[in-house]
Amino acid sequence: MSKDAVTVWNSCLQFIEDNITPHLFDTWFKPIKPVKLENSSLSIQVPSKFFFEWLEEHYAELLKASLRKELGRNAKLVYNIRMENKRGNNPAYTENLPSTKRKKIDYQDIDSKKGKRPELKNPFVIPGIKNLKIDSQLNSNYNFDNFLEGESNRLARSAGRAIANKPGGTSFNPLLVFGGSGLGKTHLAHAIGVDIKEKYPEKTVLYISSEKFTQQFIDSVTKRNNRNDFIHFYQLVDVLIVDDIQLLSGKAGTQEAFFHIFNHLHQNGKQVVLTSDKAPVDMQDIEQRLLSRFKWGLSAELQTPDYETRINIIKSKLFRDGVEMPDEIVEYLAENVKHNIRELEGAIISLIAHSSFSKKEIDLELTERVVSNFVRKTKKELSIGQIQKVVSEYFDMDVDTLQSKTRKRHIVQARQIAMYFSKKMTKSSLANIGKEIGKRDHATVLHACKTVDNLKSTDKSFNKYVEELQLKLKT
Ligand SMILES: Nc1ncnc2c1ncn2[C@@H]1O[C@H](COP(=O)(O)OP(=O)(O)OP(=O)(O)O)[C@@H](O)[C@H]1O
Repeated sequence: MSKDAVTVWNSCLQFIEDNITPHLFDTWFKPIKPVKLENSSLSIQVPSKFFFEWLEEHYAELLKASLRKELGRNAKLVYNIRMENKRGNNPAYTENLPSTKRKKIDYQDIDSKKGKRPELKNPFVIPGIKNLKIDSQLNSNYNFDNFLEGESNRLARSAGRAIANKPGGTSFNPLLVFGGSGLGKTHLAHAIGVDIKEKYPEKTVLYISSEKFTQQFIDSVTKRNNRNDFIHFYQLVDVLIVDDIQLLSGKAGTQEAFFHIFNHLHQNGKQVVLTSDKAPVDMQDIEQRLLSRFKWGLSAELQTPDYETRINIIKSKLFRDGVEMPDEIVEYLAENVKHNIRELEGAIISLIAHSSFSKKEIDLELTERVVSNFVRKTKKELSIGQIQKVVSEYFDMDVDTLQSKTRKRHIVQARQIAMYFSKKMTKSSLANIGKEIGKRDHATVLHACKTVDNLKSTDKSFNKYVEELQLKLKT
């Protein structure tokens, strides 16, 4: 790199810095590296094609003015775009593009010369990039008005409201909402986004499931060779909501991309909202540096709703559907469908359907029948105590022995199997499982689960024990 290019670029930067906000300067100009200066033509390296487009679309005039100041009227700017090479381990390569003087960048022009089809610029198709217009992917049916408050969700709901009033401006960043299935994580995540959009229409809010995020990331690497664009795209949003973040487990590449996105957003005061079916301490195969970031803000649990909240939820659903039900039916439903609000909604829908098909009033008899069918179909959750009992009977020992501190191999293995099934078949946290099985810590339980997984695939007779126990526990 010639020194002149650096000097010229540094002077340009001073000019640019005086003309835009520090945040925009850091985002769009700090990552640029001067490469060479030939005659009056300065080459600069930018991290991706998307970055190049953004500069050209938003800062072409500013760049032109700063360059002219340094190099005179004939000043030219050439972009070196770092392209990642998806073929094998070949190093990244650069693509040179001249700065356009046109208003709009013509992809056909650039790409047709190489006989290539225009590339997708980011995970979503943004027609032109005049304004960052992104479909938020929010479902407006999930809002705060119909997310009923109760003891079980008060903390998470209040934190969500605070965030919606001041996205990025509270200490709840990130907000991690966690809890069991059907307890309202997705609903609350959407409600936060919907409320922000109402209060701050100009903010870019994006809801994404981590499955979709992972798929887009894989496509960006394998099909489109634009991993950097993928990352930059997400770094541009003001509020990022990622549902079921625990599904990034074991996906090292996606986690790394998310890490860069998260850091950028957090450093720039943008809001991140995450949901998960477990607390950070119980997440497996997620990098430590990400887990520690998840804990930076607030982790708020959604618990099983209490009776009163269940009554309120049922009444509110019935009211919205214009259906009336006697109080005793509502109470029966609330008493008997306790652990999952989705199941509670399912029971109400089945009940209404049964009554309209059979043209019968909704009475207690019909409700009992529908709920008993419904509840029978839902799996009964085993307790850790029951699991320990079945496992110790199977290995011919008592529960105290299974929990004891002994290092005898067959007892250690029985204990590890009990921990493994407790993790698999209950919703308890690793910490809780450890506590109940002989006062161990969560790391011991995690180690036990991994050991059982390993032994299952390497030791045939061990695998047979596990399979037989699984059958016993399921019946
Ligand atoms: N507090 C609440 N008030 C009203 N409805 C609720 C509440 N909590 C959950 N629900 C309803 O329960 C259903 C399930 O909620 P949601 O899909 O958000 O659960 P989840 O925790 O994301 O579940 P999963 O982990 O299985 O995806 C939704 O229809 C939602 O509207």
